[in-house]
Amino acid sequence: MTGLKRKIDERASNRAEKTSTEEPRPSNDSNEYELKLDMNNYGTAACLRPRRNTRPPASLFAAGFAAVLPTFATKVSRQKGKATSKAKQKPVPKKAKRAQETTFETSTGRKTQPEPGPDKDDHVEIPAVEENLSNVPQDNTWDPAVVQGTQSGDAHKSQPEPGPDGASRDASQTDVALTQVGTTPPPEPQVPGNSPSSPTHDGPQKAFETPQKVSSQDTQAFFAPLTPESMPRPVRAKPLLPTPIGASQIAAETDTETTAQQENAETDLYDNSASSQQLYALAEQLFSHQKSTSEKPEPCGQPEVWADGRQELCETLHYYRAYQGACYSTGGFVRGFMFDKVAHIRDYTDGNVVISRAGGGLIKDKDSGEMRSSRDQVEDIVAHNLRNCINHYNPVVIITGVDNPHIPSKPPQQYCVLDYFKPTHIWVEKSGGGKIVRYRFEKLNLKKDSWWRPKDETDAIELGSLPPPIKKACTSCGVVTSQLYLNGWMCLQPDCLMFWKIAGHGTDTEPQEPDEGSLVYDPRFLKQKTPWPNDDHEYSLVSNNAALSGYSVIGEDTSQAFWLGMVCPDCGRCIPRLSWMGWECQNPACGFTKEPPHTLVPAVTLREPLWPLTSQYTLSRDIQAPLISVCVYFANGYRINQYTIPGIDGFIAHMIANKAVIEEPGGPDAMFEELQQTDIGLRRRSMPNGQLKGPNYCRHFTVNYGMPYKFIAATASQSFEGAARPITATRSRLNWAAKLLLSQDSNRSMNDIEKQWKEKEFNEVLALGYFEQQKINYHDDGEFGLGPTIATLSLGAPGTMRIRMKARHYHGVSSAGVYDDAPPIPGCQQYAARLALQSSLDALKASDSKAYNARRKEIPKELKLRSSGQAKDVLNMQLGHGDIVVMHGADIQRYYEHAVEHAGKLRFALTCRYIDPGSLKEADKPDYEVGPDTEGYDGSGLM
Ligand SMILES: O=C(O)CCC(=O)C(=O)O
Repeated sequence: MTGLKRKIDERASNRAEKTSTEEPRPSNDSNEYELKLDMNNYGTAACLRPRRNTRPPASLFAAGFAAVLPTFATKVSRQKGKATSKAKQKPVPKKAKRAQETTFETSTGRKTQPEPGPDKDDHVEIPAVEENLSNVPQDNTWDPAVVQGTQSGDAHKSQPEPGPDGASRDASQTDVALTQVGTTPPPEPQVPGNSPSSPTHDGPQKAFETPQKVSSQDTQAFFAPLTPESMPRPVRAKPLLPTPIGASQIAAETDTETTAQQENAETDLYDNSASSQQLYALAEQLFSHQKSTSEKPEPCGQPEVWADGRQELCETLHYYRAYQGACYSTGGFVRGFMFDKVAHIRDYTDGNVVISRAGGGLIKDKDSGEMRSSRDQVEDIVAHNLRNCINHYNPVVIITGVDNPHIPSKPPQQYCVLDYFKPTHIWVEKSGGGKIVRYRFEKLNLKKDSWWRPKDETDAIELGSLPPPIKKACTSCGVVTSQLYLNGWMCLQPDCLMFWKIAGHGTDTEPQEPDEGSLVYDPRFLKQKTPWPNDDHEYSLVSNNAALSGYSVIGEDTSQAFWLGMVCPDCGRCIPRLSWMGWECQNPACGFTKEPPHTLVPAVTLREPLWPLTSQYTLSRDIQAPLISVCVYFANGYRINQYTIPGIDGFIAHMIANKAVIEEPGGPDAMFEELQQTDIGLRRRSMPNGQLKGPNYCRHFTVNYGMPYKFIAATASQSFEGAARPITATRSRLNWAAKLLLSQDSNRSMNDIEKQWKEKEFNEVLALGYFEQQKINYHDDGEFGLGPTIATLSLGAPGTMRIRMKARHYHGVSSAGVYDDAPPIPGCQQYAARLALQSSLDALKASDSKAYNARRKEIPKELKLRSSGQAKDVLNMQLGHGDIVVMHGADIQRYYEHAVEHAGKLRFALTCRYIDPGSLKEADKPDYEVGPDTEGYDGSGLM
């Protein structure tokens, strides 16, 4: 070994400033997560077969694109013409169609499809959740544990309702009493860019629908003060009539009543007249399908897109990436809603209309069992984003969960996509004493059948077939509002004195809040039609994540879109990408697989133009906190940054490779390319999933060789015998690297270390494969039975390894508020105070367990310790291609945790450990022998 040893035992001045906002994955010492790998499908996939790079010159790109566009336009329209996709039970084979295309067999006999080319019409940018304006954490967007829907956010004051013709309104300007404007045409969507202006009075928060044009004649009516004389008659809930009547009948009747309606709509509503009864009867008819799940009829069709779990849904669909909550918003727009079990009693869904409550804040009423709001809701970021959709004519996609009580038929799958809907109204109501925000949606394309309509039934009332809803201006706030309920008109401005009150009829009755149980939707409100310029347009419900350009673009098939899910073209299920090789539909009744061809990422493309690689020792780009000391030395082509952490017995070493190391025959360059040309069995493994429905897969691909890693099912590990060369070569290289570092650290000779090491040399290699944007979150490698030394070889795109103290050691207190009695180490909160009480606490533990437990509850208060938040990173190591990280010492894993992410299209990390065979459960023991490292790498090629 050539060893220029230059010890710089100095405290670095650089402070690790980058603070992660990531939610931690639980560390192993909290026993909160256990990783399991389903490797049953191993060994069946074909190799990632490199494709000749046939990328044409840039100038040809445009021409090529244009040339293929017509082809793909045809293809898409064919796909879209498909009325329904097949559900779980019966996938319709598309063999005939696929046979016309160039189907070919992989070496393992699995069918793959040729890649579609660019489809400009159908192109949808994968939205970065980071764009989300709401309460979604900024850099955790793809982590199921972290990503949240934008169900609730900061209260967002909405834009106020404009006055008529843009004029401001003042309640004192006129004395005209309550005037209904029920003959106003259906609400006109706002012209994009023409946002509502504000009334001048201190007024009402706008809480209702799209701005409407109101004639100046009507204007006068807005400002009437409420007088007893002007109040309508008292409200009585009307019983629903048993005999439903047809929509056409009521439409015809009410058409002739238009003038009378203008005069005095209340007369019709409160008289026991034929039209009033008919409206109630229609309402009853509309609500006859709002039954509980078990009674629901079969739907008339099948969803085009469906999923069995939340992660497969969110990883596949560009319009729904909310792992929690009902709403997915990005870039200031709502893209999708999911309505499932938690629903409000006045929610409503039929074939064309959905009315829902904004998410969050519901609790179950003890007496009625109904979901009621626990707090006042105000218009939040979701409502704001929904208004943007209205203003820009952006439809949103609605998805139903199987437990949605209001869907009129039985959804055939856990999550089924309904269709694109226009948000039409946003308003505030009262429920259970609190305010709730409500939305109304209309289906965009009425020409398309609604698969969720009950079988053998037609829609009771067509959209727009009834007269428009009655509209009135509030005499108190002046805002024009539609009548929602047959019970009577109410002002829906949450700040108005008259909010949610039905005006009494006669002189002596005060306006009063309605009895919630008696509220009956006005069919004219429910079934109104809101015209949009893009009505009947057909937007795709299928995301095109898995569409290659048709050229051999380096890194295209390992880009983010390629590890997201795809919609199965045979059965419509969202398929997560679980295998490194491609997609396999999880529907047991569907055999669809797709293996996109891989364009080799040549190792030379990893060279960084602004960081030239030389045969000199590479410069360092690591950053450590002042707490951490570094010792630098140089050996065998590596710069070795060895970090020591105070209070920790052990070290972390970063071996930074130079050109000679990387290009060594059989070395990192060769390994990187070989790993792309060999199927080593990488798969995403499932983790405990908390509250997610369906499995929760980690965000990288992994496979284990040698001794089974405790956190992986025994069957998942493979023998070194017959393993791909990079696996066994890594084991040998890392055995050498660990010995080199131990010899340097202990000032003992390599020979000396060799004898000791051989007994417990690395007997396991865990290979991790990362596509673009994949990463491993904070975790430790401190499981029971692991040796104290862990080494990782990094290949491919540059990574960043971040090290931080675990929260429970940093704060010294568990999430339950109990003091953690592990000895404190420098850098933790209240280090000196905690150190001072350690010996008395230890003594108490030994003498009086009751007093000891009581003391552990006291200490956090005494020392003002809090359990929230994470420690800052203390070390950031920039892992280049060919670099090695060695962590030595059990304390590092006990007190610290690490996370790695990378900036590129493809990275591998091969980690070696010693796993004590005696620590394995009988069921986890391998049925093959884990032999010794016979390759004997000794770094001599780099002397
Ligand atoms: O370098 C990497 O990607 C991290 C590997 C790792 O942390 C592990 O295998 O535990």
